[in-house]
Amino acid sequence: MVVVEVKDVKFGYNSSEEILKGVSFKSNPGEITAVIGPNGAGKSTLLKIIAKILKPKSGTVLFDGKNLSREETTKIVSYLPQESSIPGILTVFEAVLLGRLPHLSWRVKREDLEITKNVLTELRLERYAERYTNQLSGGERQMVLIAQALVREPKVLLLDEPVSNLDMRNQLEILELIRRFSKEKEISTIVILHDLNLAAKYADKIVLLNNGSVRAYGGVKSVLRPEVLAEVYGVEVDIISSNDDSIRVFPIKPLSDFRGERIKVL
Ligand SMILES: Nc1ncnc2c1ncn2[C@@H]1O[C@H](COP(=O)(O)OP(=O)(O)OP(=O)(O)O)[C@@H](O)[C@H]1O
Repeated sequence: MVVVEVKDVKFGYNSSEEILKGVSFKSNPGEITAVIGPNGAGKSTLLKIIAKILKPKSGTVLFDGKNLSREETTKIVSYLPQESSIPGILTVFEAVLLGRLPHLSWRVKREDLEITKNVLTELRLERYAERYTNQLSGGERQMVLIAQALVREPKVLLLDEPVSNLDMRNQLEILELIRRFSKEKEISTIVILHDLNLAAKYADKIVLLNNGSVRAYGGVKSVLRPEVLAEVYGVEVDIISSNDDSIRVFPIKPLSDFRGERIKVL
């Protein structure tokens, strides 16, 4: 069980621009923390800092109160970047087994094979086990990457838009599985999602990032409010309560007086 604490993290890719302007939040074991926000808000940058791929200008990321080195972090963290690839020369089974790398010694143990088999079964990938990964669709390859992240049995799971190229059923199945894994194995999971309804359904906490700052952080209903989403995304939304006590976000129209950050179209 590892608590992740992001404390006042500031970062810029160059000295003149600040991409993250003092980001703080906490992710608890067994919980899913969704990071949401417009394009370019700094979500992927933040995840790379938590994974210790990038070094913050100031502030810290603590794992159970400790400032771990990159090497120590790799042992407990599984990080799935936005654009990942797998060598096509591996079969699905081999690629997923490779996810066990931090646990593997000079030989593969029975336990490594068992865990790999179990995860393949859970993700209904066993039918592809012998197939080469370059013979899969984009969505199937994404499932293999998620399987790789899970077989590591991490204490902290960092996922950058893990379901954005999956179909509706696979999106739900994967997020259900991630939720179950997180709860059963008490993993602190931080996941970037663009789909606010998936965030509403699966997150325990939401961090809403806007222009490098945390605009709102807390439970789903406290973050996903129409006035907050209008301010950050420049979109009028309806928030509907559903029978299962969760909420749904319905976009209505873009607001004409929106002055927020935009991707510049040349
Ligand atoms: N390697 C880099 N060098 C310079 N600037 C970068 C680099 N990577 C990202 N940026 C800039 O940093 C800002 C934040 O990017 P980041 O990828 O963290 O945003 P994001 O919230 O994940 O966006 P999206 O939702 O579009 O994936 C953007 O303005 C982007 O152009």
